[in-house]
Amino acid sequence: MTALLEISHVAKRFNGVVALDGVSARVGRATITAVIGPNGSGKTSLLNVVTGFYEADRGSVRFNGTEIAGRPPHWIARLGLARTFQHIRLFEGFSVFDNVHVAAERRGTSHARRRAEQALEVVGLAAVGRQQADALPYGHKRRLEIARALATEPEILILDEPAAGMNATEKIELGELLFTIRDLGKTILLVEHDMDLVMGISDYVIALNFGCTLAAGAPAAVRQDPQVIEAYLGRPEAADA
Ligand SMILES: Nc1ncnc2c1ncn2[C@@H]1O[C@H](COP(=O)(O)OP(=O)(O)OP(=O)(O)O)[C@@H](O)[C@H]1O
Repeated sequence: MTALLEISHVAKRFNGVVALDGVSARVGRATITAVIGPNGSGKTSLLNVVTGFYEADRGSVRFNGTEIAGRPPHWIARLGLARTFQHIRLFEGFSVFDNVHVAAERRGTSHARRRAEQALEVVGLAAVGRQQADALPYGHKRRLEIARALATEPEILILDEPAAGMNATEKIELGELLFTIRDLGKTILLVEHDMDLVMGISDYVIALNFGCTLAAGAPAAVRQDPQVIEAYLGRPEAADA
């Protein structure tokens, strides 16, 4: 079966700095796929190319068979890709519900309220819809971001470091939420530094280094790959990430 997302030979540089050096990867439908790698290895750049925030210098990105490389973010989003960012981007002064409702309306105003309610239900925030977003605990703000993405009814959810700043309990709950979302038939592509989370939830792991794919496969295989261990997992600073 063809992959939902097919990334082929994608390269991107910034004034001589190579961010991506010919990355190829496939993301299967209704899977959780994680992109790992040391700082600066190109993980966020890859998400930015896929979602149209960066234009690749070369290479192709196909979503459901449609070429999306070089298209603007809103065009790509309309096809069914939704993303969250490394840093929380909420409308802090809005209620929890309104944050999601605004996102739901991007898909069209018809049934937007229902889409917003359903998204809040999935992430477990339906009971606090009237609260102001900035009053939420940190882990719930991160969930709210996921709800905003879900409210556009994407086929694929793209998450940039969703566990950043979370405590151990929040990370476990996030893992459970991502399983729930995958089991609803959605595809999840995430960049994440927390190796326990990545290895615990992913169906497939792609390891980058210096903008190249070092290894890709099942979590257990990638974790044992000597090149991955040397480039990333074996480094002392990665151990506390
Ligand atoms: N907009 C940009 N302008 C200039 N250089 C950039 C830009 N975006 C990324 N880069 C460079 O591309 C390389 C890859 O960066 P990227 O943010 O994709 O790595 P990363 O793996 O996501 O890192 P981290 O784990 O620290 O978030 C780095 O050298 C970075 O400085």
